[in-house]
Amino acid sequence: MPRDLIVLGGGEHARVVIDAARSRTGEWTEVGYSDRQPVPATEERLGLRWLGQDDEVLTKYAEQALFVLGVGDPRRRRLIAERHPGVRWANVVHLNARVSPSVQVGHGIVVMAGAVINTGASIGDHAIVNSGAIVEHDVKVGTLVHVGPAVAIGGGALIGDRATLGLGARIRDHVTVGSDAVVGMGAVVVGNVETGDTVVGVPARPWRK
Ligand SMILES: CC(=O)SCCNC(=O)CCNC(=O)[C@H](O)C(C)(C)COP(=O)(O)OP(=O)(O)OC[C@H]1O[C@@H](n2cnc3c(N)ncnc32)[C@H](O)[C@@H]1OP(=O)(O)O
Repeated sequence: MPRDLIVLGGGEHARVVIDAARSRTGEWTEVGYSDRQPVPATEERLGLRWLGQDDEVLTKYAEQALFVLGVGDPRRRRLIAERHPGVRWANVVHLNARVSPSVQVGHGIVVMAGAVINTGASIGDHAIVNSGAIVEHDVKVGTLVHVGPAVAIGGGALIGDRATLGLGARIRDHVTVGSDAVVGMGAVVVGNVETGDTVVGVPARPWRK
């Protein structure tokens, strides 16, 4: 029986979330998306209906639908998730992602096409595992983490809450990336990354403007 799905946010990230949901024929009935105003690209390309602003939509459809964050901006993602703790969140996993049955998942996660999440890993609430990313065995991904497209995380690594791993970054097995850290595109992380630090390069080093 398909369940009703509403995407909070209607921009570019939301469109990829919607694609992932649509890959699972029969799992979801799309109700629409919320945003400050209608997003023409989303309506025209995907034919999805604008329902109103986040707060009114969350209230109106609380009993009927499951929700998922379709917002890419990390601060806004956190704000929405923390402001609405009682929401019934959906997990949206693209049909062409490979998620081991032993993976522990929180709520509100999205896993895009081509991602692989191996045995013993865990994925925190509202985390994004983006297209083609590899999360190896026993990795712990915290809440609201963004594992960017084509990132590879080696076995047993810990990724702290709200960390962002940029496009194609490589994270050595068993290292810790601290909460709120940012790993730049293409970085190769060979040791622990401090909480809140930004690192770039090969090997990755703290980045200062
Ligand atoms: C589906 C999707 O598309 S998901 C989108 C995923 N997006 C990403 O992965 C982007 C991740 N972001 C990055 O890697 C960023 O470049 C950051 C966070 C490291 C820095 O961002 P900004 O502060 O905007 O840096 P900015 O682009 O102004 O560049 C500043 C300098 O750093 C350099 N730089 C920027 N990013 C990197 C990087 N990843 N590695 C090495 N050097 C870098 C630039 O060349 C520039 O050098 P210069 O001053 O000598 O010219």
